[in-house]
Amino acid sequence: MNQSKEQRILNFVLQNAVRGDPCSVVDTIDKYCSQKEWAMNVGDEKGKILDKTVQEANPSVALELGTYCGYSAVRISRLLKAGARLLTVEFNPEFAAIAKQMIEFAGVQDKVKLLEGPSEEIIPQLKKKYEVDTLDFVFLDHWKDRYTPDTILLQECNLLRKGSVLLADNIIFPGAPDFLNYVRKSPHFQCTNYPSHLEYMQVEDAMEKAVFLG
Ligand SMILES: O=c1[nH]cnc2c(O)c(F)c(-c3ccc(F)cc3)c(-c3ccc(F)cc3)c12
Ligand SMILES: [Mg+2]
Repeated sequence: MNQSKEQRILNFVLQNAVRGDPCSVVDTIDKYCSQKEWAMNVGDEKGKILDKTVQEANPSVALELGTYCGYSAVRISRLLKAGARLLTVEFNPEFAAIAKQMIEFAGVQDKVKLLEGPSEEIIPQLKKKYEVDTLDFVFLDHWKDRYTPDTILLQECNLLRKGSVLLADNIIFPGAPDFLNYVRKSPHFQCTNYPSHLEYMQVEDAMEKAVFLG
């Protein structure tokens, strides 16, 4: 049975990165995906925007929607302070299995909890089942049509507090126009746009930061 692209990415990391070194895992995935096979990791250019936003928020509890191979889970968790944690949600079981191994190889498994299932099912469980009070940071990088309903669901579940930071990938390509409309028109969010490029390509993309105002 021939391997998936995601399995090839993981194998390349296992053979070329340094176990327990998150930076080397991130760099090795970027090397593979820029030189061998494109894949939908947030990448290094948008990754630097993600880094700055995470460092500014300095979250105790962060949520990622869309784990994929674990690239941004490793990228985010390497910046978390002692005791802080990242919950990352992936509905595709093949991707989740790859990400679990990626997270363990990077040595960040104590900071990251991988939750397998659809975001619309997991978000309402965060308080009771995963002992979350409120979320300090949310990275939206799953399916563009879920950005808006999940942002509404986070509010309905009382998971956002004044100052909670949402950061959304792929605002231009493939685009999330309804999400942009929603957060930019809402009096409950203060928005900032970060122009960038599609991972590993010279195609325009952008990220949008939306800070919840309460
Ligand atoms: O789905 C995604 N989730 C998160 N991040 C993504 C991302 O960062 C991307 F760059 C793409 C992308 C964009 C352009 C392209 F040509 C292929 C894939 C996708 C995506 C879009 C449409 C699909 F049918 C499949 C994947 C995603
Ligand atoms: Mg993306």
